[in-house]
Amino acid sequence: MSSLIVHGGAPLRGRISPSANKNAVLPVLCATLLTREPLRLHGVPDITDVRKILEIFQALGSEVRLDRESGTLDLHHRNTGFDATRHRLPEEMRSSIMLVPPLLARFGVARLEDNVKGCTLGVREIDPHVEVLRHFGGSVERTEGSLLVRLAGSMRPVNHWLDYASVTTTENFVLCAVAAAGTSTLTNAASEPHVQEFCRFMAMMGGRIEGIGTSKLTVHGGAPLTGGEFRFDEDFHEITTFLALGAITGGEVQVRNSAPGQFPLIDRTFAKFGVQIVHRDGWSEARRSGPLKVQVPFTANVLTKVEAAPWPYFPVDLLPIFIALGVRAQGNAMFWNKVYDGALGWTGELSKFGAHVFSSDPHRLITFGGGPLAPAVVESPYIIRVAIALFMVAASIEGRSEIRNAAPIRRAHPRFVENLRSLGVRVEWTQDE
Ligand SMILES: CC(=O)N[C@H]1[C@@H](OP(=O)(O)OP(=O)(O)OC[C@H]2O[C@@H](n3ccc(=O)[nH]c3=O)[C@H](O)[C@@H]2O)O[C@H](CO)[C@@H](O)[C@@H]1O
Ligand SMILES: C=C(OP(=O)(O)O)C(=O)O
Repeated sequence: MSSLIVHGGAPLRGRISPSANKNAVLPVLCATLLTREPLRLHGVPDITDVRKILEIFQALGSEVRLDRESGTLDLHHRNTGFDATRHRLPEEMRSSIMLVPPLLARFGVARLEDNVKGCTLGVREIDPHVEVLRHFGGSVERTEGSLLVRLAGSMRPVNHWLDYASVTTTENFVLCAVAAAGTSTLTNAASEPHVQEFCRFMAMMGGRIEGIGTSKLTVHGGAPLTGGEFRFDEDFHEITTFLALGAITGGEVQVRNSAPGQFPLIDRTFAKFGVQIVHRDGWSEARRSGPLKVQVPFTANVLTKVEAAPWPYFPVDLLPIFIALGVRAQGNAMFWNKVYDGALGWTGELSKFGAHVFSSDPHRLITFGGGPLAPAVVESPYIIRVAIALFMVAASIEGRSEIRNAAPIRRAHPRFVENLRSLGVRVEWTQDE
């Protein structure tokens, strides 16, 4: 188990250049299997999920060359083969599920391990994926510990309406639709910035997609996909994380941000805790005058609330980051996770710091913030953003704290500790037995 040891209490100061968004990079990597031509990707982060995907590509015989320093990745899937009895898709990461359509389109078969659940946020449904795969002509059967998916012939175009705007199901739909000759449509599509970025990559490879960024996607499929070059955008999760770290420690952190247009709701959410975000000349900064304080609503008898749901709502993966601000801010706030039913179980750990939180049901949490907190040893579940939230609270408290099982951070944030040190944090990884 890897733990983070932090000596907190110092305000963070400095500048951060954010990395790419794991949830854009991973579907893009999966999509590369659809072309036999060479590809060059820029800004690929050195994170554990990326390593796992590149390892499977190498096992399949693809040519993979990553310069970890610059983040330039050369990929060529020309001598690639897949054997469903031998090859295992990476486990403990949700994105493996997006390897299925390219494997189906190329080899007519894919095997999906049961443990592709990713963060332990509650149920991670696979039925919407199964529906999409079947709709496009695949057959799905349960085998010991995995699902075996087969495709006889080619994918056929479909019109599909999702039960809910699922990120990876939308991406899987697009992966199937570009391979299916003809026009397919998806209603109730997800539109997160990473979904949009993934669609732009598909367009770069020659996929014809209309409606990117909306809840209805139209894909004209069947044309062969080409190679090419693509540069990843900055990760809005990482930008928000470092802005929040600046705010919670009362420091001055500037984060490069080329897409402030994605931030109005995130900015308003910061403002609910007394933090102003200033975007200027390609950089963003969190400012606060005085202590963190929950804004009091004009409506009588309601709590200030943060409601997380599919984009363009407040992004659900950022909720823990703002719960950390909530426990430090004077006043009471409600956090409402409208997506996952098991994503708030960790919040009991906050009481080890002396924080007062109340979970009113599996989806809602109230913070009674602003009280004195003490350093603590806490344990993170297998949830990337929760390890970060616990770290944020620890970094804001004077003294030595330990975040046990913080390794999930490495799934999404390269050089996390190095970045923190550059901002003046005393922090290190430990490797326990
Ligand atoms: C690799 C990747 O991109 N992972 C992200 C992706 O996961 P993923 O694509 O797995 O998440 P989904 O969008 O499918 O939603 C996750 C779960 O939430 C529930 N649900 C979701 C929306 C809804 O309107 N109703 C509903 O019930 C379902 O149980 C579903 O299984 O999107 C999630 C939601 O933004 C993020 O947390 C994950 O970081
Ligand atoms: C929940 C996340 O990822 P995954 O879906 O891969 O578990 C996340 O990125 O916060």
